[in-house]
Amino acid sequence: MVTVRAPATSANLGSGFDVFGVALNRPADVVHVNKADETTIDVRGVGSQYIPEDPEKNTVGAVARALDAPAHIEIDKGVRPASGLGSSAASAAAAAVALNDLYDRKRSKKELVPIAAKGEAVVSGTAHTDNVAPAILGGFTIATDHEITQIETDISLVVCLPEVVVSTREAREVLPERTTIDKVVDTVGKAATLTAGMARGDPELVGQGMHDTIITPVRSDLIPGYESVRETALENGATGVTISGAGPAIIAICQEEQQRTVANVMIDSFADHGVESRAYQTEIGAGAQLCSH
Ligand SMILES: Nc1ncnc2c1ncn2[C@@H]1O[C@H](COP(=O)(O)OP(=O)(O)O)[C@@H](O)[C@H]1O
Ligand SMILES: N[C@@H](CCOP(=O)(O)O)C(=O)O
Repeated sequence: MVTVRAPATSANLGSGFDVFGVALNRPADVVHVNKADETTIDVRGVGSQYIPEDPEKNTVGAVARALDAPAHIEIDKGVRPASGLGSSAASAAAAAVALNDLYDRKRSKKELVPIAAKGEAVVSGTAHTDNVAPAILGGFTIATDHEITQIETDISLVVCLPEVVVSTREAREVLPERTTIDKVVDTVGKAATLTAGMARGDPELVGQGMHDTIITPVRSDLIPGYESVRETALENGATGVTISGAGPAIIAICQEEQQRTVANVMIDSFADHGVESRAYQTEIGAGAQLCSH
């Protein structure tokens, strides 16, 4: 049996829609694989009642097919589905690394990214790599059609996850079909600023680069209390706040000493809107880790 742990991820980071992503130190999925004549799947843990065990509908089934690696796959879910924390990607990433080892396919971690993205296509309709790239490689990643750039960085953050469900597929259906040159110029500037901040380990620059005028305004309507939660986090020490992935989680960049305050005010602000939530005080972390084989 091979066991792999893969982290939750936060994609987009405002200005980097479908390109930027960071691995979080926690939560995470753990996947166990054993060779079998055909792929079967067992899912347990958070939200497992909402996750299909049909290999045609679970992200790990697509990964097993892509690697020609039939297996019995057990998924211990630590990342809630429909959270905006790369739940589907965490399983796909862990399965890709685990099956690559189990069958000795000798793929590099970068080569496993598009394979894991085939799992994302099963659940959202698009093989976007901005979650599976950091889930496999760790750190901050810039994923384009031609290259994946990974930057190790030490940035503290808070992710606040409300008891609200937003599926990535639905959140992709509300995307605007066109935008303006001014918004493109603004987004390029913010994305460059965020990337410089990640390279320097500068939370102020990262925060400045998270503001987005194209995607976030249409998706924030799917998250009750979003504007209030964002404003109160900024007023209490966060340097930047935006939707995590397709939501409903909200990510706030802050100095480590302000994490507790930022987490508490975000929870309180959601509560003011009648929404229960929980907050992870964490930091950008490592990618998928082989636990045993
Ligand atoms: N292994 C898996 N883990 C989590 N969700 C999965 C998995 N396989 C399929 N799904 C489906 O994917 C959806 C969750 O994915 P998504 O909407 O992208 O959430 P997230 O934003 O957390 O990634 C759910 O509808 C779930 O049924
Ligand atoms: N770029 C994607 C990212 C989805 O992230 P998830 O954590 O919500 O799956 C998008 O915004 O659609």
